[in-house]
Amino acid sequence: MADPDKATFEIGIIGAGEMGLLYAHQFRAAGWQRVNVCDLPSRFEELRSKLTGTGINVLEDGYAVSRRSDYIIYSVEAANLDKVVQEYGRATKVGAIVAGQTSVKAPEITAFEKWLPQDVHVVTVHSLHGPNINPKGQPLVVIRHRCPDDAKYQHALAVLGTLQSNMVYLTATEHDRITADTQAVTHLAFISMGTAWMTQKQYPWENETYTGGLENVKVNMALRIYGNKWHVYAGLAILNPHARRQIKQYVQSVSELYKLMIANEREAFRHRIHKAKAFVFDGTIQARKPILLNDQVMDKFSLGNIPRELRKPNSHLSLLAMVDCWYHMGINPFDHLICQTPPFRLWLGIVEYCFRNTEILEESIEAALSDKETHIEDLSFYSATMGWAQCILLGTFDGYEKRFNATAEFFAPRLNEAKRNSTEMIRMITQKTQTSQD
Ligand SMILES: NC(=O)C1=CN([C@@H]2O[C@H](COP(=O)(O)OP(=O)(O)OC[C@H]3O[C@@H](n4cnc5c(N)ncnc54)[C@H](OP(=O)(O)O)[C@@H]3O)[C@@H](O)[C@H]2O)C=CC1
Ligand SMILES: O=C(O)C(=O)Cc1ccc(O)cc1
Repeated sequence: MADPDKATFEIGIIGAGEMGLLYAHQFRAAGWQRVNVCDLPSRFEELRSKLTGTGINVLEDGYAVSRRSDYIIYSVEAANLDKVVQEYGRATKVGAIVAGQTSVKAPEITAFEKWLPQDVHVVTVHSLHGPNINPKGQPLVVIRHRCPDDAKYQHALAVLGTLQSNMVYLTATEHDRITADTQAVTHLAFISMGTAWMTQKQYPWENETYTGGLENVKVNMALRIYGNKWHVYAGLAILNPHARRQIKQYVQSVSELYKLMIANEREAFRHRIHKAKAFVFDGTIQARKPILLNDQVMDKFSLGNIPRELRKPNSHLSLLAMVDCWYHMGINPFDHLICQTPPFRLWLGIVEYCFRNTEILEESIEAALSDKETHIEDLSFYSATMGWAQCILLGTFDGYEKRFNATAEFFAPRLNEAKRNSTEMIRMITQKTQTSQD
């Protein structure tokens, strides 16, 4: 089957935000001559001058892009997608292929089914990385939702292939089920840590408890998320129908473990942790290659300068609850590495690090049961998790934005540094661990 002609096949991108522009530049660099983009009509002139000389064709609006493009990718906020497809979908060129870049596929597929003409194909996508990362070698989910024509499907793959990502072929439901874990719950844990520090008016790099390699990963990744756009995280958590069950289980795990901690139910607590550990790690660790985070690498990325010797033990309630949650949901997180994002890889990496190392796990169980200061710290994490889960489960975008921005503001002076730190940490850790995993 012949690939489409790069001189005449037109690629369209509706939404020239960070991801839309990443794709537009990548496609142009790969030799596609006609890459049409638009943002809101009010941004036309600004976008045109910004993209002067890039070879990217800036059009007035989504009608103009839809009418002439052969593969159209909607790259707008998840909460806006339905409205945007309702507006421009009917202008889609006969026989074109349509995709969305949103991080959650159930509402996207519903919008496409509702608003696109029947003669239009749907081969949708999700790049599992942010806009500042080279797509080469990163996972790219491809969903052949409605594309009976093999030639059309090959056209879509030929375009996507130029991103040089690792294509992962899934259904929309499989995508949402896996990303409920790799994204929605992973982010819930990190944003709750951030909010817990914010409500205590405490910068973690000034506190002995958050000292040392494992803690550097928590701090940098939490701040990395707060340095990004709130709508990305709100959309994928609130709109993913599969996320609700797992979010409920995660907060239940946090809550039940916390109650056992403060009631000093030593045997019940220990038994629960070890049962979950046996399920997630001891049964599967041989079959699944471990991530094996490296102490030296993690230690490099501190935002503070408290010496390691002053480190205080931490219960790592967030990590203990994650394993408890996976156990109760019957999830093997290593299976989900096919849809890994950088935060998920590092999250699974620190959970594994804590659970595979008997000394660290014992230290955290002991801190959880016996240390009053740890109970005070964990009360903040517990409350933050409850608050975030309630906001997500109620589906309040407005509340999400306010909560997110309040914490982001508290960390504002260090967000850029944390972004640089976490990007470098991801680069080094991926380099060191990729060969053992993939
Ligand atoms: N950022 C990330 O790391 C990733 C994001 N995604 C997903 O990709 C999508 C885009 O994210 P991202 O690029 O980061 O977000 P941005 O906010 O940077 O981009 C979205 C763009 O869409 C524009 N837009 C909104 N409505 C319309 C419309 N009617 N016509 C044309 N353009 C419109 C927005 O304009 P305005 O700002 O003026 O409203 C904005 O420029 C989201 O669904 C996100 O979940 C997926 C993978 C990674
Ligand atoms: O690099 C990071 O921190 C990310 O996780 C970026 C990201 C955000 C949203 C997605 O749907 C996919 C990737």
